[in-house]
Amino acid sequence: MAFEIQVAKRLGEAEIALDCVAGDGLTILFGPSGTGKTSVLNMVAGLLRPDRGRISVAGRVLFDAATGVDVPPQHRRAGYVFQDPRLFPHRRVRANLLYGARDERALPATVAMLGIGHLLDRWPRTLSGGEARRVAIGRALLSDPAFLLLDEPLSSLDRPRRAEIMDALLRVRDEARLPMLMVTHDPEEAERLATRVVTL
Ligand SMILES: Nc1ncnc2c1ncn2[C@@H]1O[C@H](COP(=O)(O)OP(=O)(O)OP(=O)(O)O)[C@@H](O)[C@H]1O
Repeated sequence: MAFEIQVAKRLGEAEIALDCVAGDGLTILFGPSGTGKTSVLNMVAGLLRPDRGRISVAGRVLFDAATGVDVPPQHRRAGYVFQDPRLFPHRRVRANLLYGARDERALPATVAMLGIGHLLDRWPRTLSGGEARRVAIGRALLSDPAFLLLDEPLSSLDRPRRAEIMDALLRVRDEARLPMLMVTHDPEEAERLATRVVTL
């Protein structure tokens, strides 16, 4: 199974709980604001420790409260695309993409898949929201991740930009063949992209 996630976590007043199993492809974590979708991504990434439970991705146990397994985030091999692109402002697009890249020879194929070849010499501040998102997705892919986590990669973009990113995500889903766990609260996105929808 790509994702096996059984977690519970109390955060202030909120009790976040998820128990799900999902196969390959793109799994959408769907649900209203405040139900804990971002927190679940953070738990899978190793940035937030569950109170109880177990997380396994692509057959590798990343967290297990019962046996004390808690793989540190830098060893989980997660490609995390945050809600804001978080590009390094003082590095051009090419240097952003290659930051943390395992193999620079993968750059041309990734750039082609995301349609960002014309942006390589630009500074992040000159990019549109959709362009910056695609660069952030490229940077995550180039780190040679075992799986991808995407937090609302389509939020606050206009329709044409959303369509661009959706196409890019579909290509990543079908070409890179990495397990993907993506948060959204938009039913249309979930419908179009998901191999499997998990509702929180
Ligand atoms: N450090 C914290 N202390 C207290 N409560 C927290 C903390 N972090 C998150 N929460 C609460 O936990 C709940 C889940 O937050 P989370 O950001 O994971 O939800 P979400 O489903 O991703 O929401 P959204 O769709 O609005 O981004 C929310 O009710 C939030 O207020």
